[in-house]
Order: sequence, then C-alpha cells, then structure tokens
Amino acid sequence: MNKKSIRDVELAGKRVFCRVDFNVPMQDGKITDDTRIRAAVPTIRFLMEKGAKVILASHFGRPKGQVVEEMRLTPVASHLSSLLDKEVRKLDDSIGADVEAAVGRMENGDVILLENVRFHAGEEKNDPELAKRFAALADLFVNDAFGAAHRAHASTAGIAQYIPAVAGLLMEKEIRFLGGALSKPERPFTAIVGGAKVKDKIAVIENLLTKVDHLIIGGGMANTFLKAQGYGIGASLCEDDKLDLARSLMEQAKERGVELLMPVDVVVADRFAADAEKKVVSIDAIPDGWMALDIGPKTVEQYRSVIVESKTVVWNGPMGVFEMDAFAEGTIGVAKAMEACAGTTIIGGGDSVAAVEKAGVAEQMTHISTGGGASLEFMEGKELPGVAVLADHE
Ligand SMILES: Nc1ncnc2c1ncn2[C@@H]1O[C@H](COP(=O)(O)OP(=O)(O)O)[C@@H](O)[C@H]1O
Ligand SMILES: O=C(OP(=O)(O)O)[C@H](O)COP(=O)(O)O
Repeated sequence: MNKKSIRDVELAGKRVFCRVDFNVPMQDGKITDDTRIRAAVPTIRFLMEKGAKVILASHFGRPKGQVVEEMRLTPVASHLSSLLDKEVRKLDDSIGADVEAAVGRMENGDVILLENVRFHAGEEKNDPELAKRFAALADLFVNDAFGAAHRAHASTAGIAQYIPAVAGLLMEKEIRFLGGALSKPERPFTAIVGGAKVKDKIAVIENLLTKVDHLIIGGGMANTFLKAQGYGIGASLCEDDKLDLARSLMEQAKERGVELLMPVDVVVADRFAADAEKKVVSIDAIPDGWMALDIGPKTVEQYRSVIVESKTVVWNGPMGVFEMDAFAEGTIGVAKAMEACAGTTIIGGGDSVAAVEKAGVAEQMTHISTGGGASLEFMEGKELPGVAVLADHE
C-alpha cells in the first residue's frame, strides 16, 4: 500500500478536515485511557506547524444519529488542549452555519474539534449530502482514524469523493507496520491468535495461513481445536458447530506447510471465577466438569521458543482469561516472549493491548495498533474503506 500522506501535500493556509478516532474509554465524563488521543497528536502538531487550519472530527460511542449529552466530545477537547498546550475549541455541532462561521474565523495553525459526527444519522449511512457538507468545510481530507477505517461512513470515506484525501501520520504508521508484516514480512513470520471464539477469527486465521511460517493458537478458541482433535475438554468454552471448520483449518495449515502450535497443557478451573480451584494438566487429562481458562507452563515454553526466534510476530487475542490474575500467566508469558523477540513485534489491537500493558512490556513492542476491529479486518486481508479512499502515490 502506497498511500499519500500529509507529508506529500501543501498544507500552509489550507483548511484540513482531519478525521481522528477519539472514541476513548470514558467513565463519569473522565477519560480512562487517552492512548488514541495521544496517538493523533503527531499528526495534529504536524498540521499546525505547517500552518494548516485544523478541523478535527471524530465519533464517540454509538449515539445512533441522536444528540446524546454524555457522548459530547467536550472532555476530549479539554484533554487535547492540555496535550497540545494550546486551546482547542469544541463546537456544538459538526455541520451548520455556526460551524461554517467558526471555520471561517480560523487562523493558520488553529485547531478546532467538531462535535461527535455520529449525532447525525447520515454519518453511519455514509450519506453523500452529509459527506458534501463535511467536505465544504475544508480543502483537504486527512484520515488519521485507523480505529474507524473499517467503517465506510461519511467522515471516514464519503467525504473523499469531494476533496483530495491523504493519510495522517498515525494512519501511515498503522499501514506501514500491519501492511508491511502481511505483505513482506521478515521470516520466520509467526502469528499468535487467541481470544474467546474461533467464530470471530475464522477469516483472520484463513488469511494468516497463507502468509505465516508458524501459527500459534491460544485462549478459549484453542478448546475447539483440541476437541476437533479428539481430546476431552470438560466444561471448557467450545463451539461445537465449528469442529469441522477447525479440522479444515488444521488441514489447510498442513497443506501449506505452516507449523500450527496448540496447547500441550492448560490451567483448568472447577468454575469460571477468580478464586476457583485450579490446576495444571496435560491436554489429554482435562477432568470432566473442569474448564481450561489458560495455557499451561509447558505450552508457554514451546510458544516462547518459536516467538523469540521469529523475525516478525503479529499477536491478536489473549491466551486465557487474563482479566483474572489466576489465569493471566499464559498471556503474560507470551507478552514476555514478545519482549524477548529481537524482530518486529506487532500487537493487533483489542484485548492484546491490555495484555501487553498488564505485562509491562508495551514500550518494547514495535507497534501497538490503535484499532481493534480495524486491525482484525486488516489481518483478514480486507481493504479498509477509510484506507481505500486515500490517494495513491503516482
Ligand atoms: N480459555 C478461555 N475460556 C473462556 N474465555 C476466554 C478464554 N481465553 C480467553 N478468553 C476470553 O476471551 C476474551 C477476549 O476475546 P476476544 O474478544 O476474541 O479477543 P480480542 O479482544 O483480543 O480480539 C477475554 O475476555 C478473555 O477472558
Ligand atoms: O473503538 C472502536 O472499535 P474497536 O474497539 O474495535 O477498536 C472504533 O472507534 C470503531 O467504533 P465502532 O465499532 O463503534 O464503529
């Protein structure tokens, strides 16, 4: 993917509609994790320093086309002001006469934040009329919202029909690392896929099987693979309707010469609770009525030896119920193996980000994606609408 970015275009004096993903976790009006806001700062600063008029737009939550007071971007604007050390005015709408007037008064280097674009029903419908109104505010569309790039909405895709569109620095970085890993990885290339369900990751596994040397499976989804191989898995989470699919994926791996790594031991618990009784057992000895909630220490060792020898590793989904400390060791073990890997290490969003943070190794990763759903779709090999609309280099 060879997309133009803000580094390739003239910005001085230009009005820039910059779509960001400020859909951050918030509790009682307080931002509990500002990663996505901080991730957009390099782009915003770049635009300011080049003398652009920066019109920021984002969604927040799922207000379904209505104004929802708790979903206003007011707390985000004040946090961004402190990160930029410059006042960021937040407008009360994202279109309309007041917005046009405020944009008209902007000086070069100014930053304003429009109100939650999902307050208009046309946003999620990718309504051309709304897209045109966004476009009319600006000379250039910059998409820096990787986390929303899998959505074909008016402010992520539709707007690009009417004004030139380029990537912001965060978008560029996400494409460089995720795209680079998938299109020309340094080998050996290992993918680690975990999380609750096979169902959610079928397309990811199928696409990764065409690219990787090693595929490591963990988390709840491993149970379905184990059962498909004939192991008794007790009361573990399992998708009985996906057993044939699991067998077919194992067959595909064999045909392609991909080494598929499955748990050899697991931590089982007598119930789904942080204080459950637990023990480590080999996968052929899961007691009836017990459930596998984490990979075991032998499995961690095997996974680790493959991970540390890899030149590229992509990870999505925890190895167990890592939210409970009692079942977090497998996930933390894999995170530490990623830390010990000298190659390129990429975390594909979602819960895995929380996992590397919990393990205290986030700083050592080469790239942590800001998109959960977006990075999954990227790993499925899909072209993301918010990326597709960006101008290509000639
Ligand atoms: N063995 C298991 N049994 C039940 N749930 C599990 C197991 N392993 C992992 N999980 C759960 O899977 C969830 C994450 O799954 P998922 O949403 O697919 O991952 P991600 O958000 O990384 O894409 C976590 O809440 C975790 O507790
Ligand atoms: O937080 C988001 O999704 P994610 O948790 O899958 O990364 C994005 O902002 C997209 O939001 P949406 O799933 O409401 O379109």
